[in-house]
Amino acid sequence: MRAKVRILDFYSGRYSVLINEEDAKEAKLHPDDLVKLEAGKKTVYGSVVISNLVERGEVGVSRDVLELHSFSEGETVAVIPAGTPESVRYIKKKMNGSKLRKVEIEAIIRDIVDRKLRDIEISAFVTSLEINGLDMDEIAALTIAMAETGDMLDIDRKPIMDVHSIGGVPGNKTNILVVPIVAAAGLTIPKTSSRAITSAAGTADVVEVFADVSFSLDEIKRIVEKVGACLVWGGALNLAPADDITIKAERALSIDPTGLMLASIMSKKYAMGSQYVLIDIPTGKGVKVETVEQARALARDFIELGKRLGQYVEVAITYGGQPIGHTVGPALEAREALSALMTGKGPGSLIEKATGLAGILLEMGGVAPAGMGKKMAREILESGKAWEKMKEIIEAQGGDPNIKPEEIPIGDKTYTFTAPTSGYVTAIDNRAITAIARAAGAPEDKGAGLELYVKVGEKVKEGDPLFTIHAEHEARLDQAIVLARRTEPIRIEGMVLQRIGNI
Ligand SMILES: O=P(O)(O)OC[C@H]1O[C@H](OP(=O)(O)O)[C@H](O)[C@@H]1O
Ligand SMILES: O=c1cc[nH]c(=O)[nH]1
Repeated sequence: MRAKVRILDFYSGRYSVLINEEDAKEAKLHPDDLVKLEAGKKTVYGSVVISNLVERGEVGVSRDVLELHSFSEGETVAVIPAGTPESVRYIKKKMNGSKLRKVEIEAIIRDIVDRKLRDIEISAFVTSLEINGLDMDEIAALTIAMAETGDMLDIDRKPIMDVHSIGGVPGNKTNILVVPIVAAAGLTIPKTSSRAITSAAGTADVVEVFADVSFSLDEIKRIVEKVGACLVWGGALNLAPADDITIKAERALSIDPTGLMLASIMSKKYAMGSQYVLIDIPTGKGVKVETVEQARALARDFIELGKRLGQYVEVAITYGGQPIGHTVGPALEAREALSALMTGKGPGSLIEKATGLAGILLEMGGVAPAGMGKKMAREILESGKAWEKMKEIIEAQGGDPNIKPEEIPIGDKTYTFTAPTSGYVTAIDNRAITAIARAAGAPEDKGAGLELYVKVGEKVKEGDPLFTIHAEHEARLDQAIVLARRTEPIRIEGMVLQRIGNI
């Protein structure tokens, strides 16, 4: 049917197309059916909302649809039932545990990018990957499809380095230190990050506290050619556009299927033109990879996938058994990261991991002799060169280079938990820490999160502070306190673990 466009001022997080009840009856359209709007050669897919907010012969479009194509009020378009996309059949094939062919994977990714697949089908796809997985052929096809449906960056400063963590460990602000250290050594490192997937703050969420992270590819090209680095959000770019759509489904389910994670990460690295990529696999209890054996297998997958993409990949298996540093949550982590860059000092876990990863990149990039990278990275950090470079990056990304970490606002609704007995910290539960920080409002509330005062192995006396919850709203703080009481994220045990009576 043909209809006149009515622009309606609402965002629905979906591509909503309003159809008048009578028109819908005639066209046999039902709520959530897929329709395509054809205006000239442009085709946009949306899902039907039946409503008499629009008259007969009109079609209402939400603001989301306008992001896909700037329809003008009153424009005549063809509204055509689109039926079920072909790629839904391939999703069902994966549900049944079959191997997908390259063309089938390409069809799924193209339909995700063209918004022909709705949340329902995308969640089904992500879930089927979680359950049935992907082999290396499928992962390579998925990676290239994800990268090639988006734009690719062409930076002519070579060699191009990159670093990416598979994430999963709370407080993982490491790469905010790694990037300026590596760039200060004269290497080029165009870092893209996703927002939180399973954690309480993704690197993009943290950097956004003190600089913009949403840029176009041209802007990134300018930033990187000017300062040699960037710390931006991959989702804002049209880099591997399917990535941020599937990450939304992963976040909702708090899962990160291995095959999709490999493709998500490497598609972004491929799209940035990165030639030397270091992958960080935090390993330990309560993170995505629990054993070194699993980490080594995943490392081999990353290296193999890199080979197929023409990228040289190395992998660092890092300690992920407890949070990195002392802070969890966007603003708290921003404070800690910037203060470590400014002073060259900070929590051992953060400094050790950052100089370790940066050191490997300096060796991969040929600016440090084998085995000397970490020492060089530490010198760059302690000399203040990394901070100088970070200020350039912050300024280039629209932030204030004279920022003072302690002035970054954090949640002022706080509650501190203390040690119930004297003894030793025997475990810190990563998943509980993340859940408490998210209950407190992170990452949406930038100031929400946790400050940790102890690490595994440290001795505490009864009444010593263990951690403080920060929130921006009382209600959130209360929820986080209840969860903290129930989960007891920090376990204290005396040397006498148990007394078995003379029963
Ligand atoms: O921990 P979760 O949220 O599961 O994983 C997502 C995080 O891991 C990666 O970190 P980085 O950008 O390499 O520092 C992503 O970019 C994102 O920040
Ligand atoms: O960027 C990332 C990081 C972890 N997992 C993903 O899927 N993407």
